[in-house]
Amino acid sequence: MSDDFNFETADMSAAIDDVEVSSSVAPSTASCPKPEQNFVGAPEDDAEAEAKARGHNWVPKTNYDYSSYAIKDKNSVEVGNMPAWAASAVKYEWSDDFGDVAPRVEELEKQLFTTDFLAGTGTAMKALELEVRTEGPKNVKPVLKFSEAGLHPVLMETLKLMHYDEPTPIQAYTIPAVLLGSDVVASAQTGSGKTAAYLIPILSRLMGKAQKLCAPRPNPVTYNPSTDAVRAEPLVLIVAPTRELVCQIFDEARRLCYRSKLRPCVAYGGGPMGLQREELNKGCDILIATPGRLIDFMRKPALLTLARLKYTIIDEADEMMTADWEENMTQIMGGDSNEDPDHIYMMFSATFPKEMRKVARKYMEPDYFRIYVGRIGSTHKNIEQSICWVEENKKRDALYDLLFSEKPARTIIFVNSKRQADMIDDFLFNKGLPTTSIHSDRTQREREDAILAFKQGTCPILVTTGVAARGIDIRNVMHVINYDMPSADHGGIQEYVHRIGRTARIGYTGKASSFYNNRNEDIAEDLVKLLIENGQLVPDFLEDHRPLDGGKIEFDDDSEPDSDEADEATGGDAWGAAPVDDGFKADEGFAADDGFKADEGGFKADAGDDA
Ligand SMILES: Nc1ncnc2c1ncn2[C@@H]1O[C@H](COP(=O)(O)OP(=O)(O)OP(=O)(O)O)[C@@H](O)[C@H]1O
Repeated sequence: MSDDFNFETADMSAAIDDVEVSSSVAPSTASCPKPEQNFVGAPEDDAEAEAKARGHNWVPKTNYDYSSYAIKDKNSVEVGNMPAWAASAVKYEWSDDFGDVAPRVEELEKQLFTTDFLAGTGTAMKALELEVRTEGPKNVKPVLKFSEAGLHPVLMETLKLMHYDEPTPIQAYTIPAVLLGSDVVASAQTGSGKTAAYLIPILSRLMGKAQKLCAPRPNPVTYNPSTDAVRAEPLVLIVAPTRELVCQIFDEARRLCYRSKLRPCVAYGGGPMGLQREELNKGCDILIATPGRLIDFMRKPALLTLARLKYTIIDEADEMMTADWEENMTQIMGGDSNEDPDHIYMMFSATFPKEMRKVARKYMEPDYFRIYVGRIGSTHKNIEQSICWVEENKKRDALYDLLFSEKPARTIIFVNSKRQADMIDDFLFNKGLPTTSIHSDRTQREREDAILAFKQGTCPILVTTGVAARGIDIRNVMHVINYDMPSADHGGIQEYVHRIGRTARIGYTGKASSFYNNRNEDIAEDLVKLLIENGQLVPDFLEDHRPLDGGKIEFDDDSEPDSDEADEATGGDAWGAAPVDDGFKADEGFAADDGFKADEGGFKADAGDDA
């Protein structure tokens, strides 16, 4: 076990306990300020504002001295007093002496499975139980209990440590679909457990075969970098758009790989290359990466080859299918791994507009599983949404009032530009509030520290651009504020769904407040439909945007499968059809051995580089 670093999941993710976690389903009528409302705003005098913040029980603000991080030794290694990088977080280190069952490591368990972080589901899970539509090469019989899924016994024990008692709906369908061995496109609401939905079945399948499948690697105890370094030859590649998100998926993978030979690594821009390279040199079976850094590494054939890949997963897939990422995705998906007949591709997101689903199809086998929980792109009723009319020049006052209108709680404030993020952070900080902020112009060190401070509760107010809109999973985020509404040409309603989805995750409840004015009309129609769909109050100023017929709400883009998508399916069951016998044989116990045909030419480990 490497103890070079002390990056504890517990520290990363501890929840502040001054927040009451409500578990009831949100009421349908949230309070909503009227357009004529007068806001009070912050006291002009900063000292008075500071006293007011303390009087309201906001924790004292923390000043970060980033310049102390800039100290470097003669080898240009940072030596300031700073926390370890996310990429160097501890993981279970396998020894070939273990035989079939690897021993527990209590110290590591404390770090990986702290209950501060993994507290199980909230009591409002019903809101995530929506109609599930599946289509694909075979019928999928959902697994209602993890014990029915034929998972690897070590993984079953780990799920208990993680307090994952039952599969969520997306997990219930995705686990058997992945075990059936076809490509998958899946969509389910924010905070519904999509990460584990793909990690659990993949890791379970690989665990039974790890000895045979994993590339040779050095003994971690006697590892000598100058003589023992190996090329990374991962079996699984997970690609996601942001650094914070890949670090988070890496954390989930570190937990789920516990006591297995599977070794997860993370690669992302901004973090020190050398450190990430060092981790790859020790062997890597599960690589989680942002596209830019991944492509950098793919260009170094002595460092990384994707030739052994069995699974490629694209998280936040609709984002990754946009034109912005096209060049990167073509390089990543077009590597030598594509020639592997066993290679499985999967795509996941809470939103997946039709246009992006079409792009996604070009990467999938003609007949692949589609698993959609509820309407694609929908949100859920555990988020209490309120839309408040606020003119541009009143937004600061409105924000300040909002932060004092209830008990302090972990809050994320979304704005539409980096400049605005800096300005709002400064404004609140000067008024004595415990804020921090992130955006894409910040150094990676600053970004990691900001997220850490937010998670630990030292800075429970996070101001951010859309960089934190997707995927970020932090317990007890009780309030999301859209200081700026996402505009239609910058993510529109999908961005809104992801942003508000940072609260009310996995059966908990939370609030989302959004400032709206004439500038936001481009999102109004979609917004009203979303509010109606979730039984939320439609404010008077949005009444004109109600659907005319007043009956069933028609969603232009997301609700039904594309007809050409459906036409292409062969042998699939109808949407929501009852499963038949050729489905997943849940009663056959652990089924890892029916995995890959390692000896039948599936591997191309020696096929050279794929950069
Ligand atoms: N079966 C389960 N039981 C309890 N907790 C779970 C279970 N599955 C996942 N979780 C927890 O639920 C939280 C949300 O999971 P995750 O981040 O994968 O959601 P998501 O669907 O990917 O959300 P988003 O669309 O916002 O990315 C995580 O904290 C995860 O640990």
